[in-house]
Amino acid sequence: MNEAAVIDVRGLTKRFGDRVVVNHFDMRVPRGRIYGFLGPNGSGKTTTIRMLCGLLTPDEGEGTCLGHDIRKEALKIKREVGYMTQRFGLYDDLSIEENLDFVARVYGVADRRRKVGETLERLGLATRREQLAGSLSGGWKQRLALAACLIHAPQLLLLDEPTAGVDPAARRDFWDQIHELAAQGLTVLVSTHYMDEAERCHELAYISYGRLLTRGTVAEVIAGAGLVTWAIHGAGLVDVGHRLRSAPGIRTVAPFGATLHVSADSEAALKAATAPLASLGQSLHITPIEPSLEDVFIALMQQAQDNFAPSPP
Ligand SMILES: Nc1ncnc2c1ncn2[C@@H]1O[C@H](COP(=O)(O)OP(=O)(O)OP(=O)(O)O)[C@@H](O)[C@H]1O
Repeated sequence: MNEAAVIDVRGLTKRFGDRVVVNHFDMRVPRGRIYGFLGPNGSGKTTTIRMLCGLLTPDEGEGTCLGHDIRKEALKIKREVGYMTQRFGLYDDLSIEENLDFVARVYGVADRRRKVGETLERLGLATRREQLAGSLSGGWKQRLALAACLIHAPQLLLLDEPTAGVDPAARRDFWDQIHELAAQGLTVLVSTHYMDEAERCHELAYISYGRLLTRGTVAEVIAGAGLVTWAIHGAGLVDVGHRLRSAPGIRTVAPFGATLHVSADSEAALKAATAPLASLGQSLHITPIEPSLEDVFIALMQQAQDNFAPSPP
């Protein structure tokens, strides 16, 4: 028997005017999982997150978040969820400690002072407790925002691009922290545009134009895409890239440092597309490689239908 899911929603749909922004989306996230939510800008990730925590009512669809009905029990959901928005939502004129104290008051946290002190220690903020939030660097602001999300001991964290603009060391600390929290039973849904972060999730969902394109572990997502990828090394790769982009059957072409990744649905398509390169007279080395998550997502994105485009007659 399956353990009850922390997020269990079916058919979520949201329209703004005549635009379908989230289109019959299903999601099931078990407790203690880190679930990555990916997709191009404007694909409906934030809108979905807002429906999950009761901030927006879906036009269609149903389900539960932490066992509460997303349509009828928004207040209960909000009390048990930590939601970190893209803007962090901090008060610049308050210190780190005052920000946490304020959030703890809003949630009516019992034994507030002790809880604020513990959270400052846990997130490594204690030595800076008196510093104004407005004077913190991006990485420290993010750490404070995470602390503010955790102060009322939520069961679920909804993190909307939490590491945008944060340096790699701070991002690594952040992800270590997220894994520790998940190991303690917290469930995390995190939207990101960073592939290295996607690889740190237990499971991923990729949406485009509000529609789910793929989901699964990193290995499942890569295998499920059925891409065959070659790495091409050599001179004149910009020209090679131009030629391959217009070749039939080629799904993606992307430079990675001194190599070019070329992906297609089959080896035959790659062979056919690369055969004419011999006439360039350049020495090119071709090595079959495992497609990266980025190769797969770019291929998916290009395949996705734009549901905002007019329907064919
Ligand atoms: N309140 C609203 N009214 C009208 N349109 C909206 C509203 N909120 C979002 N949208 C539109 O819905 C679409 C999806 O937006 P959403 O913010 O959910 O995407 P996203 O995947 O989170 O994007 P990003 O990666 O850029 O944060 C966008 O085209 C956006 O302009």
